[in-house]
Amino acid sequence: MGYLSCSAESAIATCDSYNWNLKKNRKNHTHKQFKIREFSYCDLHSATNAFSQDNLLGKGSHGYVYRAHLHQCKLIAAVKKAKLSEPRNSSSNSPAENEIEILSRVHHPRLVNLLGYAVDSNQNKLIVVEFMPNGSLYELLHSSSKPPNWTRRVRFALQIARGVHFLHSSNPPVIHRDIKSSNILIDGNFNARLGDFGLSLRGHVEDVLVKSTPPAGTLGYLDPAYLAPGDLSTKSDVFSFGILLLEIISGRNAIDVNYSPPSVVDWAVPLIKSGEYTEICDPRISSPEDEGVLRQLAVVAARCVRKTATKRPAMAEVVEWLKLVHKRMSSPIWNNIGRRVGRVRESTRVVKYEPLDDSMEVVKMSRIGSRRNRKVSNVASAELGSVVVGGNNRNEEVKPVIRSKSIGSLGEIASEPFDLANCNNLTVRRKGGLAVKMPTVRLSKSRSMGMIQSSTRLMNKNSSSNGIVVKFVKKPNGKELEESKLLVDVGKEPKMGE
Ligand SMILES: Nc1ncnc2c1ncn2[C@@H]1O[C@H](COP(=O)(O)OP(=O)(O)OP(=O)(O)O)[C@@H](O)[C@H]1O
Repeated sequence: MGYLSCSAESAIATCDSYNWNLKKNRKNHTHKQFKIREFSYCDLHSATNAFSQDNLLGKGSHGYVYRAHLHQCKLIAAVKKAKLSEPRNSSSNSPAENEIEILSRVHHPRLVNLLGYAVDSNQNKLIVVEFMPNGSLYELLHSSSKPPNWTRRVRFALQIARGVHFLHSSNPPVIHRDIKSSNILIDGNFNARLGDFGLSLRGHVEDVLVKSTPPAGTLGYLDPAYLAPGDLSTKSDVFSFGILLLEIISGRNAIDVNYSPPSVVDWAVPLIKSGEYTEICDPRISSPEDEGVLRQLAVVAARCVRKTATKRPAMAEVVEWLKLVHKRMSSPIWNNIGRRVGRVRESTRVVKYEPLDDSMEVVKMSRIGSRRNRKVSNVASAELGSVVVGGNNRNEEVKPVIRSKSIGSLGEIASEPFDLANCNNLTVRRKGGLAVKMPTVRLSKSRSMGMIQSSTRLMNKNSSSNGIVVKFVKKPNGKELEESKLLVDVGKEPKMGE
């Protein structure tokens, strides 16, 4: 492994931790040599009060995370400890070893950086990373009583995009493979950082390691085009980032049976394509004053989740677009101009019709996914296959939402097919108090959310040569309802400068 070692003090001093005021070191961080430290297991044992429950920050699929008070409490760090039951496979790296291997080579303010590691008596590695005192983006979006406002959401989106772009532009590139809201942690300055590199791969796509590592990721965020090792590229991260962006915009989970359709892509993309941006907006906060912000964010997200990997943008483009959205959001002058232009556009309906492409085939005209009928039930609690019902890890009120867990390999995925048709009955309550039988979706690990087919599909019979989209939807009486509608082609550059 390529760890750098050094004396304890210098190692700590070069790390941008929660406690240490090292702002002067922040510039040129990407080029700076950073060092990590080997801690003794005993130090970590006492710093976490023998890995006590009081210091437990959270649980992941691979282990537990503890708060550690190091150096007479001058440094607070987070220590990741693998589950004891986790089998050791000597031929390949454990997630902890993989994370140490990768994080010892990259360092960036938008990442949860490595401080060091320790080895226990069974030769298992413990990871010591920067402590993130404000929890995860998952908790902020889904369990917080004060959901983040638009300024904060756009800022988070841009910060995460920057972190992912940094990884992709490293040499060799790092593909994270597990971008999701629970892996975005919030630091002491309320900045978003990308963490959990247990599944990450460092290398070029043609490298043996990359070519021989089975697909992995988290259901709901996993790229549907990533079915075999050879399919992996940075565009798989772009897909997961797109899902995360939809989650940031809508405040809903990547897969959520309280919505119809449960997959955020099947639900949001048709609405984005038909220009119904406010329908995907988180109902707990009012839509942004400048609707252009929402439109631009939504279009970027829709482009990232395109089915064909090569048609997705690179993270460099995503960063540029999000910078413009952020600028628009934070500059009142820009904002006003944007709003005025928006009003003119609205009244004159200047529209560029674009021909349909492959990404348009799931467009639906029915309003199944709209906010109006999106809450179909209040599911008190449910366990969907191996996808665990979430709650946060900080003893706050537990919210009955479905929480996605990382999955390790395609073998594992393929053994449990995802099948919406495979339903049991579950009694749920509607608002009016009437108990109704709802199907329990046996959500298992075979297919990512991007591959879940929505229950009804638009019969997209025709897109005429002039590009005006004519869509046919079956009415209940079997007749076809023809409707032509304004669509946004997510395959085109979003017009960020408008
Ligand atoms: N550096 C950190 N600082 C503070 N809390 C952390 C830190 N790292 C992780 N946590 C907390 O511990 C929880 C578990 O993290 P972990 O990365 O092990 O798993 P996960 O990402 O939630 O799930 P999975 O292992 O399935 O990806 C996180 O959700 C977060 O609340």
